[in-house]
Amino acid sequence: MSRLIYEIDHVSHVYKGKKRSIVKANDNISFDIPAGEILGILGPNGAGKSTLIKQMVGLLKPTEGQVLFDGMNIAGQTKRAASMVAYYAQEPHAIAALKVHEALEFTGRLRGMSRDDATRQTKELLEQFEMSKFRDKQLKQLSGGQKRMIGIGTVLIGHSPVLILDEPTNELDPRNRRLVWDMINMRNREGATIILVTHNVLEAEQVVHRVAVINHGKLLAIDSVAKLKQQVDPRLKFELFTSMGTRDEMEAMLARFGSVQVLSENRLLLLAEKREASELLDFITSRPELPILEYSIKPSSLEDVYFHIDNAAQNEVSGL
Ligand SMILES: Nc1ncnc2c1ncn2[C@@H]1O[C@H](COP(=O)(O)OP(=O)(O)OP(=O)(O)O)[C@@H](O)[C@H]1O
Repeated sequence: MSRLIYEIDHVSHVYKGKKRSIVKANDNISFDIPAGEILGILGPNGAGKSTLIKQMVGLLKPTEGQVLFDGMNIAGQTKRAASMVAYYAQEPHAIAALKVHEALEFTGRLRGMSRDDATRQTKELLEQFEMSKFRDKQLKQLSGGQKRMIGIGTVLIGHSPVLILDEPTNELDPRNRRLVWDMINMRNREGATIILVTHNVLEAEQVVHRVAVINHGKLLAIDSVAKLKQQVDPRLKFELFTSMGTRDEMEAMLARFGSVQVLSENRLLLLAEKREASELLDFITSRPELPILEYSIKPSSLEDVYFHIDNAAQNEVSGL
């Protein structure tokens, strides 16, 4: 088994607010992260993801439990962790007044790079991001997405062995999102362990090795995407496009094969048991007069997994 970079050991966190109000942001969370893994942390807004990440980088001390980083409690290891972990917070305000090249070069220098190496890698990163023309602008003069790209640059500079990214692709256009995911993959191939919080579930699916699903501060599941998908509804999902105005007619015809959901005026989803598949395909293909324009079998996605696990947890809470 490969070395464990993180051991999250029964971690809870309680925020204390005004008038003695408390929020239990994390509740008894335990899991390990081996070296070389890309772990995605998913969960709705307010689930406790950022709180967990802050505990993992030593910015927040757990109210209960401990976070072991490379075998040692991170509480006494913040310097060592800082030298190995590059962290991209959701809103990195601290560097807003710096010029773009300064933000990157200073971060590289703080990670122990020589001046020449930091300057060279800054130039390379700006070229890769097609942002060389912003080199001398202050970060606060950039757009939200441009700022985020430079923030990601500050994580990449210096080749840290552990990268932690909180919603790295928020606000990014599709091209930059692709660039960021490619960079994450590349760094992982070079050996980096990567932990990322994201709401871009469909994109994350292409990149992560394992996923941790968190809600209401609890760890609901942690496993590979393939294993988590096995938990989802095992029925086949047929998506059918019908000609306009024939939805009701088709809905009635398909109902004998399984459960039909209306997605839009001319789009239906049929959930059918696997044993019904060949009869259903026969039905669709042998009758060209049917008002079906197109059909496909949709695989389960990480998004389905996410909703499945989250719904199960909600039902448990409400006693269903
Ligand atoms: N400093 C704080 N003081 C009090 N409560 C807080 C504080 N920070 C977060 N919380 C609360 O803790 C809970 C978890 O918040 P957290 O930021 O960890 O969620 P998240 O999963 O990262 O959410 P999002 O996806 O919206 O960023 C929420 O109920 C939030 O309101």
